[in-house]
Amino acid sequence: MITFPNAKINLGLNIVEKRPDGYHNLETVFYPVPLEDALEVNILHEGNEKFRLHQAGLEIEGEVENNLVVKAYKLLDEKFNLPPVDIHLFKHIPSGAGLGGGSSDAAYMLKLLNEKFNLALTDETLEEYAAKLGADCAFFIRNAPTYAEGIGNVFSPISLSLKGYQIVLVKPDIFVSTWEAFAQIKPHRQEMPLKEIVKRPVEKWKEWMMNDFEESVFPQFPAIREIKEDLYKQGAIYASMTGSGSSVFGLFEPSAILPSNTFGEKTFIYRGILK
Ligand SMILES: C[C@](O)(CO)[C@H](O)COP(=O)(O)OP(=O)(O)OC[C@H]1O[C@@H](n2ccc(N)nc2=O)[C@H](O)[C@@H]1O
Ligand SMILES: Nc1ncnc2c1ncn2[C@@H]1O[C@H](COP(=O)(O)OP(=O)(O)OP(=O)(O)O)[C@@H](O)[C@H]1O
Repeated sequence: MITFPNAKINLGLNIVEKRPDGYHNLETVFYPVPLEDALEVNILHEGNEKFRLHQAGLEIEGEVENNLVVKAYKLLDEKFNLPPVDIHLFKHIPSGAGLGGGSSDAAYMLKLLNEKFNLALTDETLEEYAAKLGADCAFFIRNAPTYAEGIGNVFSPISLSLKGYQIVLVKPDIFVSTWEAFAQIKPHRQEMPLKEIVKRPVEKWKEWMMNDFEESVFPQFPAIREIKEDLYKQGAIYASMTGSGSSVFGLFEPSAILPSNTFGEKTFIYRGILK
């Protein structure tokens, strides 16, 4: 069985308060982006391991045991004693980029195992499992534009469609630690609630829709700020860093001619159309 975990961007990202457990409550809108990994799982008929992981495409640091698709398998295996599996993961989504790549792989692994082994788990149950794997994972279970609060796993519906808009995603060769980015943040409530901002035309978002991480990440990595400024210069109607970085996205009108520049070597660029 094969599935294609997609990335996400954050439309607005407001860190509102620090929680007693050390995490932060935030407000954001998650929006899926059709930049995808590939994940294939088959039953392992030989050897005596519970799983094998074959990985290709972009490099991921860390041990196999810490790969989020393995963590997702183990989470369900503990409860359902699953058959041994042979996992093939092709990474196309840059890791540690604010695009939720690892989180998406984990959520899609849960959905794939649920279907493959007829576990009959509901979306709500899958979201609970996903939240154990990372703050960003639960979104990918339903994978539809949604307003998120809490640590990023308390959802409420929004009527927002960017279907047909073009997106340019630029990930410079810079690693931003999510943990460090949160540690440097000063939680505060935005003047205008994000739920109100997203109701306005996209052309109006620039003055109101903020990613709070930019304030601390841009001074450390001016190159990330420059990418955002370049995207505006080249006609983006809205541009922002996503997640805790380092990726920056620009939204362009459906009819716009997208910029073709490379933003420097070792930079990952994706151009696509939102659904
Ligand atoms: C910044 C976002 O990308 C917005 O979508 C996400 O909240 C980050 O989600 P994520 O990468 O899945 O984060 P996790 O791997 O769960 O947590 C990494 C670290 O970020 C911090 N963290 C994460 C999420 C959150 N709501 N508050 C936090 O303080 C914690 O120190 C945590 O140890
Ligand atoms: N399958 C995987 N794909 C990508 N990263 C993985 C995976 N499994 C574990 N990781 C680890 O997770 C971290 C990155 O996870 P992920 O890609 O979700 O973060 P991100 O791109 O920063 O997105 P966000 O911060 O928005 O959640 C890296 O430290 C990486 O080593």
